[in-house]
Amino acid sequence: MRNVNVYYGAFRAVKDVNLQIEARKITAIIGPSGCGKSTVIRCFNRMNELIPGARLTGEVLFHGKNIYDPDVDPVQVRRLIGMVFQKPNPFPKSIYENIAWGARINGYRGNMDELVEESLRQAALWDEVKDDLHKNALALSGGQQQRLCIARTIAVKPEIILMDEPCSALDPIATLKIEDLMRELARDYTIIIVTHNMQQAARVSDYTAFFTVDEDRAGIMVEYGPTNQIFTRPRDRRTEDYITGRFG
Ligand SMILES: Nc1ncnc2c1ncn2[C@@H]1O[C@H](COP(=O)(O)OP(=O)(O)OP(=O)(O)O)[C@@H](O)[C@H]1O
Repeated sequence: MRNVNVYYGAFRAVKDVNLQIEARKITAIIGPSGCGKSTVIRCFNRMNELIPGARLTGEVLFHGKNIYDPDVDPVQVRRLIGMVFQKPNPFPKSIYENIAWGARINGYRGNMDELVEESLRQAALWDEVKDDLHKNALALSGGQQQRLCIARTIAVKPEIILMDEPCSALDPIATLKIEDLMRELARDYTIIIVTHNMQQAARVSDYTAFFTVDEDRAGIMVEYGPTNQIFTRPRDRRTEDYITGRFG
C-alpha cells in the first residue's frame, strides 16, 4: 500500500497508510475498534468499491501493478486475492457445490472431483466431510463452515487470502483449528488477517501492523514489524499501551 487514504463520503476513515506485505507470511492487522482495520483489509481486493460512497486515493501494488488502475478487472483481482469473512457464509447448497460453483464460474475445466477433494484437504476438512459431500453446507458446525469457506477461497487458486476476524463467531477449539490451518496455508499463500484478539495475532502472525485512531478520528498505522518485536519491544508508546491493555 502506498499513501492509501479511504473516505466514506467526506469522512476520512484511513489516513496515509504505507504498508509492504511479505509474501507467504501471515500479517495481522490489530488495533482498537473503529481504527479502520476492516476498511484497510478491504482495500487489498477492491471490496470497498462495493460500499456506496467509499473512495480510495493512493496505490495498492500487486506484482508492481496498481490494482486500482482503470484497465484492471476487479473480478480478476478478487480471484487472485480472496477473502474470508467474519461470519461463515457458505452458499445454501451442498458441500461439493460450495467449492465447484466458484471454480466453474472462474472457468475451471479440470477434474472437479479432484479439485473439491484437494481444496477440502488443504482446508483440513476432507476427513470430516468426505462421506457427506452432498449434504447441505448449512448443516455443518460453524468451525466446519468457516473451513469450507476457506476451501472455497482456495479452490480458485488465489495468491493472497484476506481474513477479516475469521474466528470471531467460533468457539475456542474451532478457533485453534483455523489458526493451525492458517499456519499450514502460509506455506503456499500470503495471508492477511484482521483480529480483535491480540493473543491470536501473537500466536499466528509473522508480522503485525498496529493501527489506532488519530485526533481527527481517521485510522492511522502506528507501527509495523515482526510480530515478536511488536509484542515484546514496541517502538511506539501507543503500541505499548495497547498491547499491555492500558488502552482499547
Ligand atoms: N460503510 C461505511 N460507511 C460509513 N462509515 C463507515 C463505513 N464502514 C466503516 N465506517 C467508518 O470508518 C471507520 C473505520 O471503520 P472500520 O470498520 O474499518 O474499523 P475497524 O477497525 O474494522 O472496527 P471494528 O474493530 O469495530 O470492526 C469507523 O469510523 C467507521 O464508523
